[in-house]
Amino acid sequence: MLDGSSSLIRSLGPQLKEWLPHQRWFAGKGRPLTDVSLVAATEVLPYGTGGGGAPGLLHLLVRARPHESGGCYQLLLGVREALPPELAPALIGRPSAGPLRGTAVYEALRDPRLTGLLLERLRTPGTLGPLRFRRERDATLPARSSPRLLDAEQSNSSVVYGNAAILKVFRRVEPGVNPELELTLALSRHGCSHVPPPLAWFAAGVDGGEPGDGSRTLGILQPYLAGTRDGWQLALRALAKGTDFTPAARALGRTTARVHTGLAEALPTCTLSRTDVERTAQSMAGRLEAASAAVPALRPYRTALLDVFRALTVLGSRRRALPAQRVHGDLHLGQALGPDGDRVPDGWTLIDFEGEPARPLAERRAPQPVERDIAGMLRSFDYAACQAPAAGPHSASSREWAAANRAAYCAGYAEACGRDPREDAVLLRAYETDKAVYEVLYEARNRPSWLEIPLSAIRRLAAPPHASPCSPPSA
Ligand SMILES: Nc1ncnc2c1ncn2[C@@H]1O[C@H](COP(=O)(O)OP(=O)(O)O)[C@@H](O)[C@H]1O
Ligand SMILES: O=P(O)(O)O[C@H]1O[C@H](CO)[C@@H](O[C@H]2O[C@H](CO)[C@@H](O)[C@H](O)[C@H]2O)[C@H](O)[C@H]1O
Repeated sequence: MLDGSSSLIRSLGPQLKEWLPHQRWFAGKGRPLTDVSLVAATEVLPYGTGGGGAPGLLHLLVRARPHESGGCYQLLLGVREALPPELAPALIGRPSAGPLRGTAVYEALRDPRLTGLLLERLRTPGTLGPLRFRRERDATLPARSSPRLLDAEQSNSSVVYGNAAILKVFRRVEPGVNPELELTLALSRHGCSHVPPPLAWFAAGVDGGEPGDGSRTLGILQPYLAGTRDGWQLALRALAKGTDFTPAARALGRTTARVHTGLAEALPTCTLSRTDVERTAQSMAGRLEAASAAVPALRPYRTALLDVFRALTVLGSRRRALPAQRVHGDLHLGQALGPDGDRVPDGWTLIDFEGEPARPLAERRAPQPVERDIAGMLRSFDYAACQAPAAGPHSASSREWAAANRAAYCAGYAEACGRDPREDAVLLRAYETDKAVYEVLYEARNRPSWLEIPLSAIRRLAAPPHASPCSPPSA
């Protein structure tokens, strides 16, 4: 532990407690933060060494109580005597004691001088205290050019370097390799072109070079795909212009299948036993009970939805084994990048393989049926359909748009891997229901005016199976 870091946390603690809950990536909103304690501190650039008002850069891992027990948050703090006007909004506070007393401590990712320095560290692999900087063999890293912090609504923070590369800095870090690094590295080394290949990464801990279980993944540098937009924006644009999105949905189905095939070839797979399937169904039912307790609008459908999960248990007891493999874990239209324009993409690029950040790492890294991802994307078509001009969740045109694009996506999936996901209707329905239940809770907490979108899906999923909006496999 660095001299002075503990005193920095002590004297800056009240200001950090004030600042943390206002960050988009802070997960524990709503409950007061009682304590911020230091897990590790590294001086990446000691304050005062550069001379002439040069900033210092501190890397911290902190635990925020009562929210994080095993996990912690990654903070990159800049230190300057005074902040130039453009950095004024980045100020966190001024320590009242210790070696940094009176200096301005601020969010370093907003300072191009410091994010430029991070890129330089990634260019030269090595260690710095507990930090390990690694670079993929033969990877070309961009020149140090105009870094900017992305302003997206994100679970993490990303810095773009001159439209050439993007560095994602993970905010909640747990012991173990982050699936985003693990999966994109495995896929790109396997020759899959549908993910941005990691160019370099950094971690904290005992990692010997390859990402391993002894370290916490802290950040990944990947090529920046300039001239792309995410699938959510492209679908909404097609809806607004009245253009047909089904060719793009079909291509997205093909991409998903290719990524799944790549993951199954590059990483271990397994089969789920009857007990595993029963446990999965029980977890789904547990999440439904928790969501019903929190959102009264879900309660009338509880019994019918429990039947959907029961059908999964029955399926598990009838089929000898269900194939499982590593999956994306949080797939929706916002996680697919395609060309910005009206051109139908030949292939999409999938991003953000972290899985649902709120789930424990071990659960996110466990092999699962591919239906988990497929269901996530199917839900997304429902969501997009509800944004159609003058459309509501109940309007016929919105339902038709969703059904056509869901069917095109499944058809594209079947085209690329020979297996139509609609054939596994019970499995798909259970995963879609689980996702819709999650969304009910998510919308109730974050966007109450959107609650009706997942609720309309809940009504459909609670109705007898013939009400499914996916056309039969022959469509
Ligand atoms: N390789 C990339 N090229 C271009 N844009 C990207 C790339 N990776 C991410 N983005 C953009 O950054 C945003 C946030 O990335 P994402 O991986 O979803 O972060 P988070 O995990 O913080 O949600 C995405 O919505 C996308 O617009
Ligand atoms: O941003 P994350 O990837 O962490 O995901 C969370 O936010 C998503 C919304 O931004 C939310 O996705 C839901 O809304 C999307 C449209 O905004 C839709 O495309 C998705 O299908 C729907 O699930 C996601 O559930 C939540 O975890």
